[in-house]
Amino acid sequence: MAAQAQQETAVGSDHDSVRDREISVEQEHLDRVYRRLEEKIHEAEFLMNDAAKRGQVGTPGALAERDAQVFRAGIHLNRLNNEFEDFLFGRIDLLLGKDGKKGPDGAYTAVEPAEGAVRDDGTADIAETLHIGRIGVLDSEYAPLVIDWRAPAAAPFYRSTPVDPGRVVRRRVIRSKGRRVLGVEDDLMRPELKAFLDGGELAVIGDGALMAALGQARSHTMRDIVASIQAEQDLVIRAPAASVTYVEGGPGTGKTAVALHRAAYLLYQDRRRYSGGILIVSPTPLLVAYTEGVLPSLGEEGQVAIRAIGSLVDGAEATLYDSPSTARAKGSYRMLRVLRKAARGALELGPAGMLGGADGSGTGAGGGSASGSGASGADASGAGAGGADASGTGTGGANGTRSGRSAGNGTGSEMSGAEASGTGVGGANGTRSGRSAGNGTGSEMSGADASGSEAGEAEASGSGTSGADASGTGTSGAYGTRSGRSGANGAGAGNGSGVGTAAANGRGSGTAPASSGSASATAPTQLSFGDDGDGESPAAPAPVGPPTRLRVVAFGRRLELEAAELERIRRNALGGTAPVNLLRPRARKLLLDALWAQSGAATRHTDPELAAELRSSFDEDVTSEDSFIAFLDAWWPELTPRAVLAAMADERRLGRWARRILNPGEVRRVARSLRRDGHSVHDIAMLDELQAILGTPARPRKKRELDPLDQLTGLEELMPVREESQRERAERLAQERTEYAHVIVDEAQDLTPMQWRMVGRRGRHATWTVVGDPAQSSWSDPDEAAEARDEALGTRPRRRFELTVNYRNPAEIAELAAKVLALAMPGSKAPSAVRSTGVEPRFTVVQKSLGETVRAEAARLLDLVDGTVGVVVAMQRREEAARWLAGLGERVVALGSLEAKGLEYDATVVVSPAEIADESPAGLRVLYVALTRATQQLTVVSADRDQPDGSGVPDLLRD
Ligand SMILES: Nc1ncnc2c1ncn2[C@@H]1O[C@H](COP(=O)(O)OP(=O)(O)OP(=O)(O)O)[C@@H](O)[C@H]1O
Repeated sequence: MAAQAQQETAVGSDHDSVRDREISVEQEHLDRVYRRLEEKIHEAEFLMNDAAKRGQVGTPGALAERDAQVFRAGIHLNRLNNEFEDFLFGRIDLLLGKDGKKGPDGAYTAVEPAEGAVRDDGTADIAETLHIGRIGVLDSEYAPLVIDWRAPAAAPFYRSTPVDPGRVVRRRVIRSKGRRVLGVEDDLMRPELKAFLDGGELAVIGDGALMAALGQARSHTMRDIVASIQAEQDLVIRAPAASVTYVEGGPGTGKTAVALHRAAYLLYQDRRRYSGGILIVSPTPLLVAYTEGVLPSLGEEGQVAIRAIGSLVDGAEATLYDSPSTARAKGSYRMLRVLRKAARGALELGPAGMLGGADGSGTGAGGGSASGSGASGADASGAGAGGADASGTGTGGANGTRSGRSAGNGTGSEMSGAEASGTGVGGANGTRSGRSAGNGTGSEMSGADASGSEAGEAEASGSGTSGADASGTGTSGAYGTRSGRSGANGAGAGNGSGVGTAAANGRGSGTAPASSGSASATAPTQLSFGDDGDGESPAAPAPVGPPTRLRVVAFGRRLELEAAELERIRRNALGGTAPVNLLRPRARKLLLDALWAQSGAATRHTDPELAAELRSSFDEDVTSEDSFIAFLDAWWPELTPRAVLAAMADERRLGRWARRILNPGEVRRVARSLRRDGHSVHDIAMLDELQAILGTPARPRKKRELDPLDQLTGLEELMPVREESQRERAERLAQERTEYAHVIVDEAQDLTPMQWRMVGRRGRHATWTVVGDPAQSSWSDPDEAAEARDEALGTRPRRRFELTVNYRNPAEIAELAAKVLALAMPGSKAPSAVRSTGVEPRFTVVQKSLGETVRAEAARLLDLVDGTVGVVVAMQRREEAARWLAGLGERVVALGSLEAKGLEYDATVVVSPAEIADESPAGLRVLYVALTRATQQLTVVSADRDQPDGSGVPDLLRD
């Protein structure tokens, strides 16, 4: 480790006056830096004004130049203003180097001292002094006033140790606020030397910056460690970005801090290369919130996205937890095979909306509206030049589609499945209501009505040039068809089946106002952690099949494909592993082939050219038929990941798809968990996998709309809007970004195989930094996860690093945690704590009630520390624990054991170690995490199951 040579004494006659003198030396330097910064700000402002003037010229060339200048100057100004707070924090005093070469930052590049830099009598002169800050500043002669912390010349500030000091004699951390220097802390790297600076002996002040930083009270946000990065950490931060940088280290060794500083370093090193974005994957939203201020404090924003593993899929957010056994099934590789089967199997269930959720869309020149609601699924769409209405409600599934020129209505309401569609130039109505399945279609040039209502099955269709009515009612089956040139009525009613035909005359037309589609859905209640385990599942939604018959009229003939033929075509189209949604054109082609074969037209021409022409007009004829379009939509719907996931909520169905992959208990638990309202982190990885399995069909590109701002020339008009649109564009690009140039995975030990696949897709061409600690893994099968990690990282070579020093926990707490480590991962080495506080962990047992005891302990710690207190409980207790602490203020928080990952507090209360350890197969490792969160004080509260001894020490923490 970077052992600090902490010189506790000040060299000089009076300790305070030496300190004051050293502070005033640094103040003088800071004043010079500020004067220079002010000059730079004026320059930046001048650039902005100049750019504004050029903008008024209005030629395209001047506009482009102005935009570039405004952009550059804006960034510059913004950075300067931002960096004004505490941006100068370090200084190194160096011996003369081996050669006299200078780098681009104006500093000498030699790492080792020149021969003779140290005289035989052990004295030496300081040949170079460098100040280190958050950005680099040169004076007007291009000499370095401040070196950027990421520049090569700053490396000795972090790398130098008493064992390997290089040229550094003294390393100083400067504390300042705004323009005022508050203090200095020195570490002497060559304590054996008597060094002179400008003729005077080098002064050494304070205990060293590291200790000062570690002793500070914690808030709810992480601080950067830029002033006290240690040598072994610096090696990781500055490791070349090739391939994979792999970092392991115990709790508190600075893995998260190092990962964040590395992101800033990489951007500094090669901004162009990382314009592709850096993604930092964090285990929880709490850790994202805790860490997200660090990069801006290092002067980096915009190009780095910090996202929780449950927020990687746009439009979805993990809000629920799975029980450990459900998580194990969902996160393992086995789930991949289940999802592949589900994606193909879901096609057979009919339109996507039937599978769960609700979809509604309405389009039309005149108007269209659509609504769908259902416990398990509803789909409704309306399209029309005039107006179209479609609504579907159902427990199982309901579908209503309408398309027409002037007006149309389609409704379906069903216990298990109903379909209603109407198409017409004039107007068409299709209504269906029934107990198990029904179809109602109306297709008309001017008006058609079709309705069927049935306990068993009903079908009604009406078609005519002018108007047609068809209705069928019956207990088990009824059939009513109407077709005619003008108008027709047909009804069939009966117990078994009824068929009626008629023909009549009529005419209809309609117009409707424009409106857009809407959809709403209600879903079952949410279950919390552990509740998705055993017990009765809520009623499973009944499956609804896709259409089982295709009927079209082409070349004057009625053609029909029956269920068996359709099934054969589907199987044929699904062959191979191509994404399901991309196979629709292939399925469509196979349908047309089958219809073409049935039409007998193939034999009409022997001339290949004429035959091809005939075939293409046949295809055109069929594919322009509304009934064909509607059929294809229902028979090969575009599947969404959410729809397939919702389909898996049906236990019977999931059982089919997971046969011989998941056991019945797992099927029950997974299906049950998927019926909750919301997603877990594991569901998010499943959604992402499904997106890859299903694919996204190519959509016709939207025409770029003309931007009226392109025509403007005056900067006054342009600036605010321009800036806004630039930012918007950057945000949009960041949102649309699905792949990154560098991916950093924090707490990598926790990623499940399915999560590794999800993260892997975001860094297929990236370089990687992976930081983690196997001893803190909450995933039950670390070997399987390691395999998945290796697959995600591919064959890229790994550079491995180990961090060995615990900067968070005092030795007293680290020692206690090491006992659990020995149980959780026998043989693994705990990191060594860098400091000790002399305060032993406190043990207590439940007094009146668990809640009251914990509350009293938390209140006690709040009195003892200035910063935060964390109360860590088993996951199933976290809501209860929040109630125990009500009213104690913002400095204290209740956390489930899994939520505590990566966080830290001044003091912690760990509640019932046995309960935490018993909660999952990885429980001991989770307990190890819980015990290593405190920077100052730890209290352990034991309940009965902890079997505390006479001093309150629980069984798990005894020697
Ligand atoms: N060089 C340093 N100077 C000052 N503070 C440091 C240094 N290194 C680490 N720390 C502090 O130590 C604490 C632990 O760091 P961090 O959270 O990055 O560790 P970690 O290895 O990610 O821990 P865990 O595995 O438990 O999540 C933080 O408060 C961090 O600021």
